[in-house]
Amino acid sequence: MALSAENQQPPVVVVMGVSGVGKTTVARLLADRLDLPYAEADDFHPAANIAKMSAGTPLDDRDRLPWLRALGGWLGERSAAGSGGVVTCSALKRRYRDVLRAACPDAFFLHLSGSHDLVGDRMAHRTGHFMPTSLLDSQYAALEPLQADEVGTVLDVGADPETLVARAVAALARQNA
Ligand SMILES: Nc1ncnc2c1ncn2[C@@H]1O[C@H](COP(=O)(O)OP(=O)(O)OP(=O)(O)O)[C@@H](O)[C@H]1O
Ligand SMILES: O=C(O)[C@H](O)[C@@H](O)[C@H](O)[C@H](O)CO
Repeated sequence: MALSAENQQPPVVVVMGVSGVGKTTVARLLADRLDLPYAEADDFHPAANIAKMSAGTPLDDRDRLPWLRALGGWLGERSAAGSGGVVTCSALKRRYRDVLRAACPDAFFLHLSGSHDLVGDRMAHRTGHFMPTSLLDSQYAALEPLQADEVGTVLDVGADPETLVARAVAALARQNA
């Protein structure tokens, strides 16, 4: 594990933000850099949720609750095992993050943030993904930024992925200092 200090638990990181902001890109690189287990939140959605989004309808709180609980389970297991881990999860609202923290109190939230224009442009050029760009408005409407008492940090996705990962590693090191 690259995060040096001995006797320190590897971090459990939730890479959050709106659809298309770069969660998968950054989370994979970060997990690789820190040699941590990785999971993709879309793999935890019930098929009905994927079908709903694919058809252009945003998920609501009820749709997201079982998915958040399943993700919380993954995080809590990684934390209990002491292995650490990195998971992508939009985690748009404070109360969604509360569900994840209830299962894994030491979760660190890495909020990837970018303008609607930038993210919309990246989504428009992405291929082979189920999420329609038309749902981006609803993602920003639901988004509640991290509050002062939430453990985590915000990174602007104007930078390239390698730079973002370096900044994430530095933020985690500061958190553990
Ligand atoms: N920092 C970056 N700079 C430039 N392009 C990026 C960056 N991060 C991601 N991208 C590109 O933007 C697109 C969306 O990225 P990605 O699929 O990782 O986002 P996501 O947040 O995981 O999306 P979703 O939540 O919809 O699965 C991809 O085509 C990816 O290659
Ligand atoms: O909470 C949500 O609305 C969903 O998790 C979405 O964010 C997508 O699944 C993801 O971003 C893939 O495009």
